[in-house]
Amino acid sequence: MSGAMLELDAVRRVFGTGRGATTALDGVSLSVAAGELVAIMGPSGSGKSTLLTLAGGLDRPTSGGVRVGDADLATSDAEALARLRRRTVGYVFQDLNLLPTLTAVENVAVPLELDGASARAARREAHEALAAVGLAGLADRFPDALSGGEQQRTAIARACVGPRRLLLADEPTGALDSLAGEQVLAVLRERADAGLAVVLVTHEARYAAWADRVVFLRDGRAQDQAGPPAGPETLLADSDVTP
Ligand SMILES: Nc1ncnc2c1ncn2[C@@H]1O[C@H](COP(=O)(O)OP(=O)(O)OP(=O)(O)O)[C@@H](O)[C@H]1O
Repeated sequence: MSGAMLELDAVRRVFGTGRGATTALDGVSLSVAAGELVAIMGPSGSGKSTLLTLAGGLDRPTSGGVRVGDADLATSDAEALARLRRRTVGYVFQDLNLLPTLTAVENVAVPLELDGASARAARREAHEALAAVGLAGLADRFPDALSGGEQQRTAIARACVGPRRLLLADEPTGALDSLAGEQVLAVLRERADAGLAVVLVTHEARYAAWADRVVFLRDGRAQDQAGPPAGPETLLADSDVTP
């Protein structure tokens, strides 16, 4: 697909060798355009986190291609990969996203300052990013004075600042109740609508329902579903996850 922000082409990732080898991904192809929110679902061990780490340049495939924008990750050197992770790709995980000794706005400013922005410019942009996730009034709070959902929205703001174009979220709602989880999904949806390519790993069909598309992984292979998910029953029928 032309104009894809993320493109995986027949990606295989095998951990270990010989009889102890595990094939985590077995020929997965996936294309995510700017403005698109794609959910990745599948049973435990089906390769979801492996897919995200490859997409973010944190790991390399055993074979197959990974492209992020114009960058071919297979041929990028360590410095180019580091630059990609600093500028182009943002990550949000289930927890441990924020530095506890920094306020929300300081946390969001970190990647901008690491990338050479002045403290003043970084702070201004961090305030805008927090406002975009509905947290303008909480900028000066430390993480332990924020709810779990507010912490995750702060983490999303940090993952989106600067010139980032691809947002990778690995179970960002895992530790949240359903209301806070829905708010996190609303923010991810907005970020996609604002032009980012967003890949979300989730076990929960109700969160996948925010996506444009759901890709279901099983034993390292992808089943691509066209269009938005038909409903939780359809997704869970072929899965061993509990809702
Ligand atoms: N560094 C590693 N070394 C060896 N095997 C690994 C490594 N990382 C992942 N695996 C294996 O690859 C397979 C896919 O793992 P992965 O973490 O991608 O699954 P997942 O779908 O994210 O699972 P979960 O939903 O439980 O987080 C599993 O069998 C796992 O044990």
